[in-house]
Amino acid sequence: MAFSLDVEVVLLDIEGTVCPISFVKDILYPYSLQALPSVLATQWDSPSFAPYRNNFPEEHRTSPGALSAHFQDLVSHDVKVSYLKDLQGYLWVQGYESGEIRCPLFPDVHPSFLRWRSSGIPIVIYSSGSVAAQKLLFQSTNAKPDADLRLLIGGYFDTVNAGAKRDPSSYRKIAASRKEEIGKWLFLSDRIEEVEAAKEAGMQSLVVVRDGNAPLTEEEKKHHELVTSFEDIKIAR
Ligand SMILES: CSCCC(=O)C(=O)COP(=O)(O)O
Ligand SMILES: [Mg+2]
Repeated sequence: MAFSLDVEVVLLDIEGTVCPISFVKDILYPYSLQALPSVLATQWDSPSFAPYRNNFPEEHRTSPGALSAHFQDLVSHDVKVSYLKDLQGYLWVQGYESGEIRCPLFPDVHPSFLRWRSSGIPIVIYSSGSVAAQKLLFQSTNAKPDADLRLLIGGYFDTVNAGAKRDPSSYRKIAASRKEEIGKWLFLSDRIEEVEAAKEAGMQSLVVVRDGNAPLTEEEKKHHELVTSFEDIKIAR
């Protein structure tokens, strides 16, 4: 289905919206699990690692082993707490910098970013992944000729600087960061609860349907507008 929307800012989720969930679950999460042991062994008391360590609850940072066990438990349950997300962002730096990790954007994402930007529409990101991790991801994508999309992005929000993604107040806070009124924001996400929170806050919002996303119930399909490609979103200004 195609949409023609009166929108002035596009706000985007990441996982399941601009890239496959499998990239996060099968590439990023395993990379962080594999990178952690040597960081714990060599950097436990280093000034670069200590802030990430100190973000963990006290009972889970009594030793490298305790932190490692908690980290593995959180990752295996895909818990999106900010202290885990911050540390994952730190662990992914080496993977992106070496070229081992590169984000496979869905094919409609980069062309739509270019189209929206050429119409003067700002693109803002809101993900459970930390802002630092979001910047790494958009710096190293499969886009051609330039894999670094950061120049196309006007802002980054996570659960630290905006709040929980299922809480309407987070969307109000994000909207207040710019001059455009909240009703002119379009939020795109694979998660129904996030779309509902954005709508409750006053944003326009569509559910993004991609291969590999969690299936929607018939009820959810009936109550929400679904989009399978950003190419189907025409922005009328
Ligand atoms: C941008 S960091 C990699 C993705 C990630 O860790 C994550 O939790 C993504 O969650 P989202 O809110 O973008 O669905
Ligand atoms: Mg998502």
